[in-house]
Amino acid sequence: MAEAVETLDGWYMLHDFRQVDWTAFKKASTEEREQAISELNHLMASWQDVEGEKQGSFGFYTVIGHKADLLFLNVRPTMEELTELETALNKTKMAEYFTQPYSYVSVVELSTYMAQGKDPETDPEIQARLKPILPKWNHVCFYPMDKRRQGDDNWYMMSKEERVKQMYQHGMTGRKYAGKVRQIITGSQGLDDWEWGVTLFAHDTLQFKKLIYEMRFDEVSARFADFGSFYIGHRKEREELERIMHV
Ligand code: VOV
Repeated sequence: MAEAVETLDGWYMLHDFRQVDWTAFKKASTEEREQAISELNHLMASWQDVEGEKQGSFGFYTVIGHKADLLFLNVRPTMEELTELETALNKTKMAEYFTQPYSYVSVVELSTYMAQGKDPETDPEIQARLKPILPKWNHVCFYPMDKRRQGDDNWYMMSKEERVKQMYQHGMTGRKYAGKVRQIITGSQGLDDWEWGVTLFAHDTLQFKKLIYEMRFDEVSARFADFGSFYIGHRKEREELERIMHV
């Protein structure tokens, strides 16, 4: 009989994608634009303060392609905090020029397939992974995914031993990218439309392609993974907001 593997769950994560209505923003007066930028800047500064106090984390990215222009990535101990900060963003002047083409809600998850008998409550490495400070690496890649439930390719009907074997192989492929790609896996069963969110960080965007391509050949991805849309962003400092929004 298949059995669920225990998960360790940490901080919650909101991927908040926004698109800018440049036409409307260009029509705004200089004062209105300055006010909108300064207000958003203050809000982002408050999110950075939360990271400084180790009560969450924040990343700001510009997004390439038609799917979005900006990504506000926030991590917090509770989902309520994420709802509140999303509302705070919606109330800003800048939000009058934003639409929200996509968002994703999930919680940082470590599965215990590779459990090493450590106490998750006290082990500093596990605690740091459950309550992550987002890496200050140049690029981010986000996509949601499911594990397939179709005919013979049903992840949820497989024995735990077989799943451990496949996850081990997955981990070995991932480890080849140490120093090049960092991953935060978030669980979203019951929280959003897919089962997991995959958030990757890299210094070089090409490493996303290399890792994801290589993983496609691991049985767990080849047989069992279904993917949603992919989003690629570039990390920006808060101080760059003015330049990014300059019209
Ligand atoms: C940077 C690379 C990297 C590394 C080192 C890595 C390692 C590991 C380990 C050791 C473990 C298991 C323990 C844990 O920590 O949970 C996982 C777990 C997981 N992964 Fe992973 N993964 C990576 C990267 C990585 C990628 C690129 C993907 C997307 C798959 C693809 O084909 O596009 C992915 C997915 C997942 C998922 C969905 C889970 C949870 C599966 C479940 O059924 O519970 N992952 N992952």
